[in-house]
Amino acid sequence: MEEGFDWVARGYGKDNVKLLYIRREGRVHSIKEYEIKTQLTLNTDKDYLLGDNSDVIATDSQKNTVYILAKRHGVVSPEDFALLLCSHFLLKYPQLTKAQVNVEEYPWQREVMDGRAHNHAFKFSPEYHHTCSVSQERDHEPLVSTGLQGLRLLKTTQSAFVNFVSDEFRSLPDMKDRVFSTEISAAWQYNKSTGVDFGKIWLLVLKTIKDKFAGPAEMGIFSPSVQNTVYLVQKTVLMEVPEVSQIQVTMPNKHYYPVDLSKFEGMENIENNEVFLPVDKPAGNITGTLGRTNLIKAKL
Ligand SMILES: O=c1[nH]c(=O)c2[nH]c(=O)[nH]c2[nH]1
Repeated sequence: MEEGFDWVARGYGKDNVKLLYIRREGRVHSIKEYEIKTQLTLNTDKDYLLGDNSDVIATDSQKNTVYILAKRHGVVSPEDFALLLCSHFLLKYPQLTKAQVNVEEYPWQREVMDGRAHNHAFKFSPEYHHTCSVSQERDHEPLVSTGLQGLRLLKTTQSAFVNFVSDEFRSLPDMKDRVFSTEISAAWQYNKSTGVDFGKIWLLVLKTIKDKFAGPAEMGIFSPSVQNTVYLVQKTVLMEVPEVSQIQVTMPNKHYYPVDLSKFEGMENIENNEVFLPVDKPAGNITGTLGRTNLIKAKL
């Protein structure tokens, strides 16, 4: 490096590599559609400094690698495929110090016709999606993190927010029974990369979020604040999944305020718990990242 300068970060790769993988087991087919980002770091910076490309694995070759490895090894989960790509790049090219692969899975679900799972038709279900990032430095274990994004939920009761700071800035009344709506995202890190059923854990996190937000079908589950619901989700995941070292959960509070109808004739003394105004912006933003101390014993 020339005097007076130092790299803060450096890397190059291909963005938005699109892949559809079809697994054909007789008449039953399964699909995975991914958008993949590769990012490699070389042990020299002569490409940047001198324009010397002799160690450069072209971003076009990185893209081809995605398709060739999909064909050779198949595609099971975003995490397994990203791990495969990282270890392939590091083994094949000694001039690399680091490989990073991000995968975004498209939310296809098997179609159901007359109550029966269809053999080869799928529907796009953009309620939420699965993302992951694997980063591996040479001679180090890969670091795997997974995300769940875009899960929009709403409940009409079993949510309150009371007893918060009362001063000259407060206008919000205590709300003992309010609408709770959010678009949840979660991101968690794994403490290992082998022997992990990433797909099963992703579904377990999804179920935990739904359990702690909605609760049982008849009674629901009471939420005294968004903060408390965030924590309940995080704590449950850490207790049930020993392979997860930390989890971030973000729950924007998408407000629905009762419309004030008291100025209208005949409405003055009528409680209004039916007519609400959805307020897009601003939204509360409630988030936290929970890790574990060594004292916590996982259940599994
Ligand atoms: O659950 C909530 N937490 C807050 O911190 C907050 N702030 C607010 O205005 N409404 C809410 N609701």
